[in-house]
Amino acid sequence: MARPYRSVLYIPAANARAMEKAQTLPADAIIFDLEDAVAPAEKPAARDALAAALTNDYGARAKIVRINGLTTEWGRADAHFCGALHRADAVLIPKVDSPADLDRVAALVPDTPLWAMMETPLGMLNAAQIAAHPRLEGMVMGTNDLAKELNSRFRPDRLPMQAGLGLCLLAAKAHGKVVVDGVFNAFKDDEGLRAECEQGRDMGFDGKTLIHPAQLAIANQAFAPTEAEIDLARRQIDAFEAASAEGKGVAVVDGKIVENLHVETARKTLDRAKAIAAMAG
Ligand SMILES: CC(C)(COP(=O)(O)OP(=O)(O)OC[C@H]1O[C@@H](n2cnc3c(N)ncnc32)[C@H](O)[C@@H]1OP(=O)(O)O)[C@@H](O)C(=O)NCCC(=O)NCCSC(=O)C[C@H](O)C(=O)O
Ligand SMILES: [Mg+2]
Repeated sequence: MARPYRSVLYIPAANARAMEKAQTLPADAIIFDLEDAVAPAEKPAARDALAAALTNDYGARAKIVRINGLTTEWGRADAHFCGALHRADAVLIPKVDSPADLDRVAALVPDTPLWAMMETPLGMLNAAQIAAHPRLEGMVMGTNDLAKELNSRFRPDRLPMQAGLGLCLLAAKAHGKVVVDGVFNAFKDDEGLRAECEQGRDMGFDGKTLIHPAQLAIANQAFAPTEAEIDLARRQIDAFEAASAEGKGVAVVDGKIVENLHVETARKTLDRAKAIAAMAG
């Protein structure tokens, strides 16, 4: 049963109160951020606060630590910190341009799975090779940095992002990796967030990165199968099994054909619903 990543909440590692609060928040995963959410002067203290926070009980929530890039003055210390601590489920590397960026962190953090921030034009062009890296488990879209690099404008339909989102999505799916959509900055705009979550779900993302607890419920709902989808999945499986017993390769449900590929999707929907129920405990 694959772990769900509907809601992946960033928390600045300098914010001890927020890291404590996250133990009870309904997030599928937490990104403890040592990178952009932490001011330069606070970086060493944030690492210490994170070491303390990682002794907390986060239950089934995945614990992902975003380090600073190795080209910065903090990156190597962050990587050594993760390598020595062994308390994170994954290390998230920012601004990954190519698989070589993963190799460099892999050498410093030998035992922890790696995730990649996909947020540079080179990263988009090398997405397939990055996704193929044997240590990589997940990709996170960094749509703020990508917009900055592209000099693109923010639009509700995210048209300027579509090429990058699509390339990373294809790369992740081709190599069986988790892929999570970028953040929605206007954290008080529920309708805007809901629309962007729906778009990400329609595209095939596993979930959305978030910046505020108020965004969790919307993402959890958008990226979970609906009751109607679960009901349809059950009926498709039943109908196909009945058809198969009669030696047929095709069933019909609600006026639409059901073949073995649809049954595979239906089974994944049910597995996903089960995994989400298990998260809720
Ligand atoms: C955006 C914020 C600065 C807002 O903070 P604040 O004004 O303190 O919010 P509230 O007063 O509404 O907070 C209410 C309570 O919720 C807790 N809280 C707030 N944010 C979080 C959080 N992210 N996780 C857990 N808990 C949180 C507060 O502590 C309050 O709790 P209580 O004391 O019980 O009342 C702030 O939300 C924030 O800093 N968000 C995260 C910003 C961040 O991490 N940014 C970096 C990631 S985005 C990025 O870099 C994407 C990518 O790289 C790209 O390029 O796109
Ligand atoms: Mg970024």
